[in-house]
Amino acid sequence: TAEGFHLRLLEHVRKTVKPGDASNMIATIDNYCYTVESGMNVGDVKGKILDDIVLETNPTTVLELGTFCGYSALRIARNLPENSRFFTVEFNPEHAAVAKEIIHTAGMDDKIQMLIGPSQEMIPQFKGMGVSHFDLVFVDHEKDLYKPDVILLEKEGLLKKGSVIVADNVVYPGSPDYIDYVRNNPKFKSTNYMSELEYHKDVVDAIEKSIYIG
Ligand SMILES: O=c1[nH]cnc2c(O)cc(-c3ccc(F)cc3)cc12
Ligand SMILES: [Mg+2]
Repeated sequence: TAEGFHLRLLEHVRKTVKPGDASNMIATIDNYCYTVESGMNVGDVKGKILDDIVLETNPTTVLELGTFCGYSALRIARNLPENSRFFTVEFNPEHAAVAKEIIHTAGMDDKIQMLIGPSQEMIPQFKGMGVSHFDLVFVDHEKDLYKPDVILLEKEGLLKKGSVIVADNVVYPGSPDYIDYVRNNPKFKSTNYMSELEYHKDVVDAIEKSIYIG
């Protein structure tokens, strides 16, 4: 069952990866998910879309909502400029513990700051941590929190003209209230990138990119 996936993945990683190599860690996780059991990482196909958006945005301050095992945190951190700040928020302490070890083994500790707690409680703390705004936000946590968390980010003044919101799973499992909100909001310019559910070629999913125009 999916229950315990993170622990089985960590055991596999401990036995197989080359320490200090983020790309090898990413490839190892994808291989496990294709050959042993799939986990809810964004995966290699949607991951490439995320990579391209990060590279085109060239963000210096980034937020990820939903760390899980740290896979997308590594994909994002791998493409950030030197002087950037990257925060990832995870509410499940067991998942966070696995992500911490995976990020450490990949040698990316100094690029990624993980916060453990509910996103609705963590978001209001960023101004106090010296964050003026986020250039890019990757939303990949609980689908019912997509809309309230983006609303909270704007309320907290953490979005600036040009800030990019990248949302995973807008088709499967889907976040219909978020899609309806962001596509009908004149403050956002949205683009849909049709793709497939991670590790499942036969299932449609998509990534939505929404640029905040304020
Ligand atoms: O809960 C999720 N959070 C973030 N990303 C997810 C994601 O990419 C996939 C899934 C998921 C995958 C297969 C399935 F049969 C049911 C749900 C869940 C999440
Ligand atoms: Mg996802």
